[in-house]
Order: sequence, then C-alpha cells, then structure tokens
Amino acid sequence: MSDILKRICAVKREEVAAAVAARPLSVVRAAAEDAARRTPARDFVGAIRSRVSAGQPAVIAEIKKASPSKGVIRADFHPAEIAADYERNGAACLSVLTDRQFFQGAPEYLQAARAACALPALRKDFLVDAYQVYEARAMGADAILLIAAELDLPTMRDFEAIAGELGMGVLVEVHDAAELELALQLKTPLLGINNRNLRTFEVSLQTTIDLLPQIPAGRIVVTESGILGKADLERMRGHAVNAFLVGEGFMRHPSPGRALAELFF
Ligand SMILES: O=P(O)(O)OC[C@@H](O)[C@@H](O)c1c[nH]c2ccccc12
Repeated sequence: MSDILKRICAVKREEVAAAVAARPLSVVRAAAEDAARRTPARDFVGAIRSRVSAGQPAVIAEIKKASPSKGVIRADFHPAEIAADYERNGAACLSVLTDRQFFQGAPEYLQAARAACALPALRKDFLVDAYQVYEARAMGADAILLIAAELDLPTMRDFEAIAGELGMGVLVEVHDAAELELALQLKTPLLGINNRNLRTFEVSLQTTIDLLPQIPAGRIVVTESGILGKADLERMRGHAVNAFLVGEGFMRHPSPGRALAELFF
C-alpha cells in the first residue's frame, strides 16, 4: 500500500527548501510579524467555541478544488465567491487548501477567500517545517492545521508556540489513539478527528465515535471528512459532536453555501 501522506510530506520538504532559497526565513518571519501587527488574525477558535456553547453547529467550510483521492471535485472554482456564499449561509470558519501539487490549491485562494468575507480562515496544508507556519500568517491565515500522523510532539509544540506568537489558532488533527495521546499534550482546545486515513484515503465516520471516550472535557471535537448527508450529521450529534469540517459535500453543489444551509440549518 503506497503511503500517500509520506509522499506528500516528501514533496513538502522539497517545496520548503525551494521557498527558503527564494525567500529566507528571516524575510518570511518579518512578513508574518508585520501581518500580525497590521491585519491581526481573526479568532478561529472563538468562532467555533461560541457556536458550540450556544448549541449551534460550528461548520468549518472547506474550499477545495481537487484531491488526490477524488481528482477534480469542482471545475468552476472561484474562491472569493464560495467564501462569501459560505458566510451568508452560516459557516463559522473557512478551511482553504493551499497545496498546489496534490489538491490544486494555492495561497492566493486563501487570500482571495479571506478578503471576500469576515470569517477566520485555516491554512489547509501539510506543515513539516516552522517556515510554513510563518508563511501561513504572512499569506493571511488565521489558523494552522497540525497533522499528528506526520509530526512528533516537540515539533507540534514548536509550531503551536509560533502560531500563538503570531495570534493564530491551531487545529490538531488525529486519526487514531496514539496520535490522540500526542495531540492532547498541546494547548489548543480544537481537536480534529479525521475520518479519512491520510495514508490510504479510506473514510469511516466510526473513527470519530471510537476516539470520543478518550477525549477529556474542555476539548472541542471537530469531526472531519466524509460528512455528506443528514444521517451523518445526526449520527455525530447523537454523540454530542457539533463541530464539523466539510469539503466535498459542499463543493459538488452549484452553491456550496446553499448546500451548507440545507444540511445544517
Ligand atoms: O471533503 P471532505 O471529505 O468533506 O473532507 C474535508 C477535510 O476534512 C479534508 O479535506 C481533510 C482533512 N484533513 C486534511 C488534511 C490535508 C488535506 C485535506 C484534509
């Protein structure tokens, strides 16, 4: 079985090396600090927490053109329009793919999406180097994703500390009990459970349900991937999970925002 996550992360290391050669860390860091001063990050964690504590669904609506498992999901792709549509229809936050090679994303999509609305935006990418955390803030991101399957604990702590200095939120993503144990040692309250195994791309919503008993109070569980219909939603709500990260289920509709409203409100 080919390990897709490993392949992606190998490419990420090459990308970082090329980016560092073009724009050294000191420059990106200064750009990130400048961005943090001039356009402070929007409160990603707060946007989710306020909805969940009010008993409302917190939806992180994803802007994703393609994926390695599904190919092109949405050919007619306008990130700014989609972002505004999501906002009008009650999304709490955005998640924007910035990886070019595997997801046909781009940093410019994050910038365009964020500029078109007032929602906090997560940089959805595979972070393997602190450089990319600075890069995230420099491109306007309000939050970063840490994938516990690819990072050790000291590295995650380091990235979380940098994100905190720059005012960004952190969503830490796990897929099994071992990863969860690492993730729980971070400070962030936002715990994503990816129903998709990033090594094989198999999806099972049972992944979220199985890990719930090991999650202490005070963490906000975000169930990620494979949420397509009302039955999925009811199943999660039956286990008191009320924060969701949804991509494909919205992106295949002419109006992704309307799809969001129909599913959640
Ligand atoms: O399109 P879906 O099945 O609704 O999934 C969204 C999101 O969870 C998925 O895109 C994702 C979750 N974790 C990731 C890490 C990297 C890239 C993508 C992802």
